Amino acid sequence: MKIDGTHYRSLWWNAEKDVLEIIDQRWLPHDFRVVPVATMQDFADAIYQMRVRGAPLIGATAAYGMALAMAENSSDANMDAAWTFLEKTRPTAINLRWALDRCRAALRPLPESDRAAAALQLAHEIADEDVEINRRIGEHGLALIRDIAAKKPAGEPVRLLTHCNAGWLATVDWGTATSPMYQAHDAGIALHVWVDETRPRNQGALTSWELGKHGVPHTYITDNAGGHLMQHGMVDMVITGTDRTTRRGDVCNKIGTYLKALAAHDNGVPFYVALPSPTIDWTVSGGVAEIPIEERDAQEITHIQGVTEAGEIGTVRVTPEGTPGGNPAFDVTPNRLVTGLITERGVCAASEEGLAALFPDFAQAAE
Ligand SMILES: CSC[C@H]1O[C@H](OP(=O)(O)O)[C@H](O)[C@@H]1O
Repeated sequence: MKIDGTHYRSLWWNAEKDVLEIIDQRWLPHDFRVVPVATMQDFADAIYQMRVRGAPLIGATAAYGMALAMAENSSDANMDAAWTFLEKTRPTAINLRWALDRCRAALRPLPESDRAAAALQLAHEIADEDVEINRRIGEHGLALIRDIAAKKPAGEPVRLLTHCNAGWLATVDWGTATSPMYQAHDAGIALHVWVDETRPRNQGALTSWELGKHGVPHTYITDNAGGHLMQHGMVDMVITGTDRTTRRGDVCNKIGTYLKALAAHDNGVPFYVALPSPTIDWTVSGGVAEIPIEERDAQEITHIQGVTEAGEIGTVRVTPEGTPGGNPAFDVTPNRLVTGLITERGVCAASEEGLAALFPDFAQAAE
């Protein structure tokens, strides 16, 4: 999407330097830093430290990591070593394993001499596919927003609530939950987006940064305000992203999503999830029991990063010295709380039948 009139993706290949470059999201929204990802350790650090983050972007990054591995040593052994090294960086977003599996399946049959070029080409394809998938999700989500707008007095904004950042920064471009927002805004539909801060890493600040750069009206709120807003009729639709959705439509997403879904269900507010097909894990059904939830460093919850009045980015401790912290990074929303799944192939019910109807090819392959 555009930053002050200039189009950016969240990562890109610098052909002159023969290296992947990323926006280092650890410093946003206060500082826009582009950095190279030049070694396998750089790739692992970029994913684990959340320099790049968001399920689709993690997958695309891993594909470029496999391309580097093949350029260094295109043997089967190094392919497997790279798969293991990158796959262990973060456990929850299925796109990481999906991308690595796709790369390995495509590269294994090739002569070793062909693998480096093929791996880089495949990484480009995965990145480009993500952009198109998200654009289509936006089109299908736009139709839902347009339906809500049609029932409102002219000019009255459609009021959305979103959790975390499922924006273009969490993907290669467009975002998943934000793609319908951008397309509705560009279509002239009045919007207002309630943006959950999303403790502890405050990805809501990234969403606010994105929406601000695109001119989409929004308000940054505490994670605990959404239920109150819904009780007072101030939310027309909740839309979030996902890091892994099961074959029956259970949705794993940033911690706190489940609580938003409960509040939406209790107040009759539609709760939609933007779901690119690579984020569907066809091998699992019961999300709460089967999806591994990443436990991140306690310091992410005992401390917080921000910018001082002097413009310096710093971190402060918000708890007493030595307070233990608990930091599960995701939770699972059961499909019964999900109104619908917005995929690149259309909107479906959060059910095995709904997903199989849109993706018969994938559902059958997984059997
Ligand atoms: C479009 S997927 C975005 C998804 O990823 C985020 O997690 P993280 O920031 O930890 O990578 C969050 O769950 C978003 O909904």
